[in-house]
Amino acid sequence: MLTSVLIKGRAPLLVGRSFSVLLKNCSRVNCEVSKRLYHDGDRDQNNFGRYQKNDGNRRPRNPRFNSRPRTRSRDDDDEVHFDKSTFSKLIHVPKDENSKEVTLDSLLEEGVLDKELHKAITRMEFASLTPVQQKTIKPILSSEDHDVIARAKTGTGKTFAFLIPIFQHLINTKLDSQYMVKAVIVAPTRDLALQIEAEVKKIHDMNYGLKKFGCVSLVGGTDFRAAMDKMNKLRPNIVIATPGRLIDVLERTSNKFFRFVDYKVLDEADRLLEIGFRDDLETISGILNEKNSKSTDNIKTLLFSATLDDKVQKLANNIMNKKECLFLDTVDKNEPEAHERIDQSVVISKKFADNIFAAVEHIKKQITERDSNYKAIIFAPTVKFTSFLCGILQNEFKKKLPILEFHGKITQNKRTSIVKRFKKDESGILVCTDVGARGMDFPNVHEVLQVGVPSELANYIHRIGRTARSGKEGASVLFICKDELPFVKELENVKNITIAKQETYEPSEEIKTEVLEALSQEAEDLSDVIVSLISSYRSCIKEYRFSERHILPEIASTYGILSNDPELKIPVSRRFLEKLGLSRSPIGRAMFEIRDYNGNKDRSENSYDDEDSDSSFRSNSNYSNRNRNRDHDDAQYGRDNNNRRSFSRNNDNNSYSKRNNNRY
Ligand SMILES: Nc1ncnc2c1ncn2[C@@H]1O[C@H](COP(=O)(O)OP(=O)(O)OP(=O)(O)O)[C@@H](O)[C@H]1O
Repeated sequence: MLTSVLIKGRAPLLVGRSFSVLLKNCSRVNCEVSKRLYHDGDRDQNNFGRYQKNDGNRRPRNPRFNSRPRTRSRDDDDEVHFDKSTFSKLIHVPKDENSKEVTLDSLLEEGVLDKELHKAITRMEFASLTPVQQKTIKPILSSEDHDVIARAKTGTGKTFAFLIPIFQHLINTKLDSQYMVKAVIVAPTRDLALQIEAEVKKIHDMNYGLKKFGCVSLVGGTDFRAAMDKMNKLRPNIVIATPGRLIDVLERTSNKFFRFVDYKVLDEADRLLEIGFRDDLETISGILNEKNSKSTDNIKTLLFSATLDDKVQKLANNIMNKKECLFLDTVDKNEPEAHERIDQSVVISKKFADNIFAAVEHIKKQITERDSNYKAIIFAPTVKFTSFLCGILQNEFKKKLPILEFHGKITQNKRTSIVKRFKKDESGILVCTDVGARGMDFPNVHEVLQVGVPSELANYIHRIGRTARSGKEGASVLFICKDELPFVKELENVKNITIAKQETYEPSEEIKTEVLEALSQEAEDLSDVIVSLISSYRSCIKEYRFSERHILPEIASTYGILSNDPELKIPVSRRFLEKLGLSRSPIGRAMFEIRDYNGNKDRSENSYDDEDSDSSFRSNSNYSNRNRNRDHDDAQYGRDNNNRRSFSRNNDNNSYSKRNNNRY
């Protein structure tokens, strides 16, 4: 659904429905539910809430799937949850520098590891097991009745820390239920799920004898029937999945494949336990428990992430089965969770637009100094802005380096080939949203750059963690404007992270001219890009303690600066602004300029009326900024690119907005 917006001397523009949605709800900022601004483009993230409070459109949560008694309670987010009343006993096992080193050989000698598995991992030629691997392998396998939470810094081998014990378990139980799934691993993005599958295949390749323990990935954006054919043909012991697709498969085939599950793993557990995913995870857990042939509390749950604290136990309470839970920590209580080998810095500009100039100038310098031998990831706040930034960087640098665009609006096939390529390439720049922030293991990334703030505080740690992995060095640069400084303060206050290197930046006329010439977008697209940013920043005002009246006009001013007319505001019609409730707001006036209609009046007004008549939206007071942002990107996306439009259809995006409206 499109809405008209007027621009000086031009026919009315059509902008995405979330443009109006965004502004119409200017006063409603729900940080907690709206902070995730990237999306994976499928049910994995779009269909959450299916088992929440039934408002007539949603499917009710199926209480059959909850194996433990639940008490009904109301949480901070005004959602109805059915919470398990008891908590498991949390047993902390803190970081211990003096503990005896655990090696593959010692695990073999103790009889913890089978010789075939020992052989496979030894062939990978790691100098030693990483701290998290040393700490988790044995306790996960021990017969004691406990779940496990494990925290370790980014890039320190958490994937093998759960895959090694899973393989060992499969070896230990190889004669039982041979053709059944025994371990289910859940990841928040498709790319991460596929990456974990590739890690399983590495173990297979190191010892063909282990290939009998088959693995299938079930992720959105891929052919469902092909995946089911694979399930039937391979009869895997390990399934790696994103939540939405896993629920689809469980609903149809839980009896056939999933009655013998002993382990479920949540990689990036804190992300999977946020609102949006948590209900799906509870559904998955409920189905797996109910179908389990041994008992409804047979399944051991393993939670892994670089950013975890005791709160995760509360969030995971409904999916943990055991009476005890080991919290295996490799990070000291007061130690920052960010990896200490990352050389962090922040570049502070006066204007948000200067962040772009600063990043371009920085990259230019790096490419020159490193003679194009430069591998970097640059994060941006929204899909639209990511595409926009990628266009600028391509125009500037594509003759020197490959510049790759990566976000949830790109088809899965293309995403997979981009990931493959960027893993292999020695140099290049990956321009991405937070869809690439967690878990992705791209070797030898020199730097992580961030233009603007991430979608949630923890993602700062995950974003910068794409460098300095596997024992390597790395650097990160955060480009922010002065109005974004409260974010840095929050990093200090909440995450105990102090960015020691801080410098101020002012762009030269030369770099400004250069970047403006490199702008690949039409002015009308630019307004969409900036509106997506406004939406994104509105959604995290509370979390990052931004000043609304400063940050939003500051972001909006980017429109004029990039249009080479700093006075130029984002043009909208009076009626449009009134409908948004912003015509008398100083913030509205600071950001937008009312223009007269100039042709195509009927069409634009109809578009607008259509939008306003979206009663399902109006009636939903909990509709989140995050969704508004997504809708914006989605609506834009539909008309920006024909190829992508067909992708939207393939992914059932017709019902997408409706699902979003129904979500909260
Ligand atoms: N014992 C080891 N020694 C050296 N490298 C290892 C070891 N185990 C795993 N690795 C490698 O370290 C890299 C990072 O591993 P992995 O992706 O599992 O990290 P992670 O801790 O899960 O990171 P993130 O928090 O970002 O998800 C991978 O390339 C992996 O092959």
